[in-house]
Amino acid sequence: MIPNMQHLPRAIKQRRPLIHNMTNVVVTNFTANGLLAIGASPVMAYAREEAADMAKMADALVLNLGTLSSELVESAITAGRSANLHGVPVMLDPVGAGATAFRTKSALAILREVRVSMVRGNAAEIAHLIGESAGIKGVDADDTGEDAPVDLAARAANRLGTIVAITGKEDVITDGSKGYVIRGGHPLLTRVTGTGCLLTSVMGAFAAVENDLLAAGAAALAFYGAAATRAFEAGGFRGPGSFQPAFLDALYEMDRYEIDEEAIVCHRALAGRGFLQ
Ligand SMILES: Nc1ncnc2c1ncn2[C@@H]1O[C@H](COP(=O)(O)OP(=O)(O)OP(=O)(O)O)[C@@H](O)[C@H]1O
Ligand SMILES: Cc1ncsc1CCO
Ligand SMILES: [Mg+2]
Repeated sequence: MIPNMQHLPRAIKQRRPLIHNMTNVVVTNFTANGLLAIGASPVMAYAREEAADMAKMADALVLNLGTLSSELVESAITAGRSANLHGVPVMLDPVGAGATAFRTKSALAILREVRVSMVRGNAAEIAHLIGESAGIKGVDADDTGEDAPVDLAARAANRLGTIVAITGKEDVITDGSKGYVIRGGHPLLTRVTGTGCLLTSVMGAFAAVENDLLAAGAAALAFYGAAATRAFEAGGFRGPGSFQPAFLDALYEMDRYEIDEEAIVCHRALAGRGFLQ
C-alpha cells in the first residue's frame, strides 16, 4: 500500500495548489476544468516573457508537448529551470514522442536542461524516449492489451533519472527501484481526448501537496482510475460525449473515495525486483 495517500485529495481541496500548465491546444479547457474539479487552481501561461515568473509562483509545473513548437520548447525550458531553482516539481508529458523526430528531440532536450520530477506517457512514448521502438500512431499508442510494462518503466526511470509513469490498461509508476502497478480506470478514457494529459496535470496537483513524489504519483493514478470507474458505474451516459462530464463530476468527488488496496498491486512480475508489496 502507498503510504500517506488517502488524505491527498482532501489536501488538494484545502490547499488549492497553483498548477502552471504549458499544454496543448486540444486539451487546454478540459485540463483546466479537471484541475478545478479536484480543487486545484490551474493557470495556462506560455510566453517566454512570463514563463519563469509563473513557474516560480506555482506549486507544480506541467510541460506537455502535444502541439509543440520551437517557441514552446524554449519557454518550457525557461519555466522548468525557474521551477528547479524554486523547488517546484516538474511533470513532463511527452505527447507523441517517437511519432516525429522533433517530438522526441524536444522531449529529450527538456529532460537534459530541466530536472524533471516525473514523466508520464503511454508505453510507446516512453519507449521512444529511451530509443526503443514501439507502435505509435499520431499521439495514441497502439494498444497491445498487455500487462503493465513494468520493465520498460524501470529501464526508462533509470536511463532518464526520473520517476516514470506508463499508463494504459494498467498503470505503472516507478523510480527505477521501487514502484507500483495500479489497476482501474475504464477503456472509455481512451475515447475522450486529453484524459492522459489531464492525468499528468492531476499528478502535478498531487506532487504539489506530497513530497514523496513516487507515492504522490501512484496516488494520483489510483484516484484518477477510481474516478473513471465511479463515473462508469454511476451510468446515465451513452458514450464518450456524455462520459466526459460524468468523469469531471467523479473527479469533483475524488476526496470521498476510499482507495481499494486491491487496486494497487505488486504485479506478479515485480517479485524480486525491489518493487513494493
Ligand atoms: N484499456 C484501458 N482500460 C482502462 N483504463 C485505461 C485503458 N487505457 C488507458 N486507460 C486509462 O486512461 C487514462 C489515460 O491514459 P492513456 O494511456 O490513454 O494516456 P494517453 O495515451 O497519454 O492519452 P491522451 O493522449 O488522450 O491524453 C489513464 O488513467 C489510464 O489508466
Ligand atoms: C489529438 C492530439 N493531437 C496533439 S495533442 C492531442 C491531444 C491528446 O494528447
Ligand atoms: Mg498522452
